[in-house]
Amino acid sequence: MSEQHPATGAEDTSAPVGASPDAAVEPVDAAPRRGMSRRAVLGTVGAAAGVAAVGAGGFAAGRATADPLQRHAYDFFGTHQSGIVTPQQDRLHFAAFDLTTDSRARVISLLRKWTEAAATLMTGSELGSGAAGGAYAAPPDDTGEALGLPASGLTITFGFGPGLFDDRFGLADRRPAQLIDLPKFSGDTLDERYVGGDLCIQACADDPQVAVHAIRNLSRIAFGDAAIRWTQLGFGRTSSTTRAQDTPRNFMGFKDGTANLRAEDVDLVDEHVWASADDGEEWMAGGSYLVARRIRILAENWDRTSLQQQESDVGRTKGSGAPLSGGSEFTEPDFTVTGRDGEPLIRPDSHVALAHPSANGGARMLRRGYNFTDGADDLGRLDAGLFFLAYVRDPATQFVPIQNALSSHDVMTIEYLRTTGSALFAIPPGVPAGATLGSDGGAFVGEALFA
Ligand SMILES: C=CC1=C(C)c2cc3[nH]c(cc4nc(cc5[nH]c(cc1n2)c(C)c5CCC(=O)O)C(CCC(=O)O)=C4C)c(C)c3C=C
Ligand SMILES: [Fe+2]
Repeated sequence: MSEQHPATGAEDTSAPVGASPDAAVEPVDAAPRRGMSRRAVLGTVGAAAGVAAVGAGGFAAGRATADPLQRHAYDFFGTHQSGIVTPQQDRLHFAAFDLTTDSRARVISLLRKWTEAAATLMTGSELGSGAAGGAYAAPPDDTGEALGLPASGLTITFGFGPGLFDDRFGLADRRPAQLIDLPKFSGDTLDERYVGGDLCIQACADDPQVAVHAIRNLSRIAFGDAAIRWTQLGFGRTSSTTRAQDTPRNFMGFKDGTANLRAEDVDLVDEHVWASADDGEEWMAGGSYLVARRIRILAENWDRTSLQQQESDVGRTKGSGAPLSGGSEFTEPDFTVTGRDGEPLIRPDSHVALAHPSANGGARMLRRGYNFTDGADDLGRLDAGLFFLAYVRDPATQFVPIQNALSSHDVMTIEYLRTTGSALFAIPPGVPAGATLGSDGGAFVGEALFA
């Protein structure tokens, strides 16, 4: 049963472990640990500085980043996986994997090991016997670069790509209709190095080393069964997923995420984000679909564009993020307001006008993207932009039409953006609280798919 958080009204579906709403600011020794705390191992923290556990479903919204020591830990367990409505962390390491095994049993075994490891990592504990505590003659169970670091709000979210449903694993008839093959959109300049994947892992944290450590160790566990196909690092969030968080800025310098769906919008999140058994595949109930698009921003061109043109292309002011129709950041845009010349103050071909629910049959999405920068191209231009991540209940109706409109009419998209990567994943529901984990028959993410 889910509960409502008394302060935010957010649905607490992830069964916080002994946590009060203040848990993230007043650390409690709450989470039943799997493995040894990485900080306790070094003797750097005493009992008073144990890891605070907070539910990932928006619980203790916004407080997750308030703890300068980043000791907060989200609960792995819940109706939904963590890392979706969890207050968005500042850092990302995302990885898409190819399955290299043809064995269904090996896939199940991998998901069991991944699930157990993720639950351990999210508490800020070392894997197995740790980085320096195992047999001297064997490689350590944990690679060690997070030793001494706290949980740092780590969330780990697993996804299944179309390849899991090909003819290798006997799952073809369980593929959800919502897991479509994304079409090629007008203007896409996809680089095969950033496309697709049979599985994915989104690791978010407030410390990049913790997010990278998670992906590295999970990929190490997958050795022989799955191999990394592509990855993306994100250095700063471009959305907020709770009302308590400030709106961050994207690489174009604009506030991004103002009109995003948030954890507190429980009814809207139910309607637009969480899959239901009525959607066709019962095993997906409580899950979602993740659209991942690596979008390069042609910064050199954008930076030579006047402020007036930039604002007009976006449909909002650069300073406050208010819609050009007036008001302040969170004022609803009014597309009917015209200027002295009789033209709409928010241009119909601006980004906001084209992406707004009123232009898309009411479609909404929960955006969870990150700024990225990956060096430079042959011409000395930054390969930087926005790694667009969005969670939706049905990509065909909530993403494809909006992307088509942006690709065809959005001046900002056409002039300044180049999409170089693209993938879609089914995100199974969470592992229920109280489930027993372990490589020997334990519960695992996506278990109902294999039942
Ligand atoms: C297909 C969906 C979208 C893609 C791809 C996308 C890329 C993209 N967006 C920005 C910057 C901003 N987007 C803003 C709002 C906004 N964008 C989308 C969808 C996509 N964006 C939606 C649904 C919305 C909300 C529209 C609304 O309801 O008003 C904004 C305004 C602030 C905000 O509400 O977040 C900015 C700025 C970039 C830079 C980008 C790709 C690089
Ligand atoms: Fe946008």
